[in-house]
Amino acid sequence: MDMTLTTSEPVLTIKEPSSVTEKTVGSVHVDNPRMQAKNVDVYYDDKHAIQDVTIDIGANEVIAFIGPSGCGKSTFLRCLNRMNDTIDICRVEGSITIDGKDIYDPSVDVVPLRARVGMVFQKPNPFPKSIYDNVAYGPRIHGLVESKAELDEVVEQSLTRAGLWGEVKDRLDQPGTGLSGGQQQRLCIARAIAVSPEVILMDEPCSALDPIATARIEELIHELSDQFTIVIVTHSMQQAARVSSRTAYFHLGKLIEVGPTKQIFTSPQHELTQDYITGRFG
Ligand SMILES: Nc1ncnc2c1ncn2[C@@H]1O[C@H](COP(=O)(O)OP(=O)(O)OP(=O)(O)O)[C@@H](O)[C@H]1O
Repeated sequence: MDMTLTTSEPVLTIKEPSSVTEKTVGSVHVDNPRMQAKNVDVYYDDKHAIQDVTIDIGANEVIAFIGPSGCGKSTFLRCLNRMNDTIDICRVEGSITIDGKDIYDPSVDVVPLRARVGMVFQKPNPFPKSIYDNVAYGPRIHGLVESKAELDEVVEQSLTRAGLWGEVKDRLDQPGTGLSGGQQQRLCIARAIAVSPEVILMDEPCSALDPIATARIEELIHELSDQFTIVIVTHSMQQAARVSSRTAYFHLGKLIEVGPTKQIFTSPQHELTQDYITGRFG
C-alpha cells in the first residue's frame, strides 16, 4: 500500500516496506556490542511505532539514525535509556541490553541507567542554575564525588571535554541559560559526560543551532567518540555522513538497512534507502 502525503508541495509518495517480515538489509550485529536491541516493538496505544527492530550499538562507535519524519528514529532512540517510560501510552516489547544486562528488567533503576546512557536533546535545556551547578548536578545526586575539590575537578574536566571551559571558566557562577545556543548545547553535553556515561544519545542536537555552532558540535562528537558510544538522530544526511561510522535507515517504524556510513551513502542496497539518499522522498 502507498501512503500519499498531501500536506505539502510537491506531493511525496512514501512506499511501505514490501513485506512485514522483511529482514533488515546489512549486518545488524557488531563484534563489540555495548548495547543490543532484539525484536523491539513500540506502541503508542494502538499505534505500532517501531516494528521488530534488532540492532547492536558497538562500543565507542558513532551511529546515526536517519529516515523520513515520523519513521520512529526518536522513539527508538528513547527506548535505549527508557525515556519512553515517561509517556503513559507508550509500551515497549522485546529486549534491550547494555553490557549484556536487560535495561527493562524490573530491578533496574532508571535514574542510574539514564546516567549510564545519557541524553542530549534537540533544544538545549540547561537547568535554571549556574554553569557550575549544571555540570555538578549529576555527580552530586549520583554520589560520584567525595569533596568539593573533586567536584571542581569533574566540572573542569567535563567542560574541557565539551570544549567550553575556556569560554566559561571566569563565569562559572553565572546562569547556564545566559549562554548562546551553541554554548548551551555544549553545556548540556558537559552535564551528560560529568557522570561518566557509557553511551550518549543525541536527538537532533544541532537542529536549533547555526552552522558555526553545528560545526563545533560535530567536531565535539568526533572527539568524544574515543571515550563514549554515541547514537545520533539527525535529519541531515550530510551530518550523518560527517559524524558517524555506521548509519541505520528507518522507514515507517522498521529498520530497513544498516551498514558503514560510507556504504549507506554511496551504495545503499535497499530501494527505500536509495530513494531517501537520492532525495526522492523525505
Ligand atoms: N508521545 C507520542 N504519542 C503518540 N504517538 C507518538 C508519540 N511520539 C511519537 N509518536 C508517533 O510515533 C511515530 C514515530 O515518531 P517519532 O517521533 O519517533 O519519529 P521520528 O522519525 O523521530 O520523527 P521526526 O524526524 O519527525 O522527529 C509517529 O507516527 C509519531 O506520530
